[in-house]
Amino acid sequence: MTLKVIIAGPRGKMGSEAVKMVNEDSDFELVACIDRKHNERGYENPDVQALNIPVFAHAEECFQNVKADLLVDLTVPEVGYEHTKAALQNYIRPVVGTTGFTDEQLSELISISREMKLGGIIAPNFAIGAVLMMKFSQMAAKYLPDVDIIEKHHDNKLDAPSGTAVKTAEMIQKTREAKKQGHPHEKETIDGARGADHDGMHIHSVRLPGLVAHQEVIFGGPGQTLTIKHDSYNRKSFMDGIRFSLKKAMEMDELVYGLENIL
Ligand SMILES: NC(=O)C1=CN([C@@H]2O[C@H](COP(=O)(O)OP(=O)(O)OC[C@H]3O[C@@H](n4cnc5c(N)ncnc54)[C@H](OP(=O)(O)O)[C@@H]3O)[C@@H](O)[C@H]2O)C=CC1
Ligand SMILES: O=C(O)C1=N[C@H](C(=O)O)C[C@H](O)C1
Repeated sequence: MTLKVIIAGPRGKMGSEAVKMVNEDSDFELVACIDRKHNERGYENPDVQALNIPVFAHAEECFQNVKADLLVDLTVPEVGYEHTKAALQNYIRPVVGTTGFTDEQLSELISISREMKLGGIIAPNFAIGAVLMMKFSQMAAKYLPDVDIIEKHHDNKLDAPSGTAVKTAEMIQKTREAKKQGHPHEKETIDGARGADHDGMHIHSVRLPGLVAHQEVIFGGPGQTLTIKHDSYNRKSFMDGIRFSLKKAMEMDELVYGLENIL
């Protein structure tokens, strides 16, 4: 039986790659897309155009008119949250790559999924290597609690720090003894010089053309440093994780936050 999939954000960098991945896998059927700028006279993504499937400007209209098993959301946080909530309320399992959800939004979505007994995932990073980077960092922080996270992305990224950096810090927090790093009397002579403070560790966000998605987690100890680094050179790097999650979500009965929870 093929799994019927809806993709939100099909013209985007991630969305267009996800359209290709879903089309190439015979376990999936792309049945509709959600795109706020859909124009009845034509559609810009040739892969979607070739399928002749409906494209809706509004999620609710899509979910009411199309029978689907799964939603892939690759949009922006405000809209991604609304799409995820509406999907669950319409018995559609969400696989969400969109980053920037608040803790309150995550909790609310997870509790709706539990009420509805529907599986799904919200993952700040679907690249397997990035998940390993986070897990290795979580292990290292137990022994080396002084840590800075440096994430580097393309300059079209809206959210900072990245969802991956926040998730890394949250995972590190579980094993790292809480401490404020650096000199107790340090002073920033230019605001932001020390980066964002997350429970005493620092996160630095670099945005430059030419970059895709990269992160280094640097641990410091007496006379030594340890660097754990991951690079995504293109958006294909995220597709195996999305493909895996789409299949796995069908066996689950609640929404999880983070790919590491289902691997
Ligand atoms: N989890 C993961 O592994 C990864 C997650 N991401 C995340 O995925 C998301 C998308 O990234 P990316 O593809 O690079 O971004 P893009 O900007 O290329 O694509 C975003 C898409 O969302 C649409 N969109 C923007 N605003 C709205 C809105 N208000 N309503 C409906 N649609 C909207 C855009 O359409 P329009 O042209 O109309 O603005 C566009 O099609 C980001 O949150 C990013 O952080 C990215 C890479 C990996
Ligand atoms: O916007 C991106 O590009 C990416 N966003 C995700 C994040 O915020 O962590 C995942 C990856 O880093 C690429």
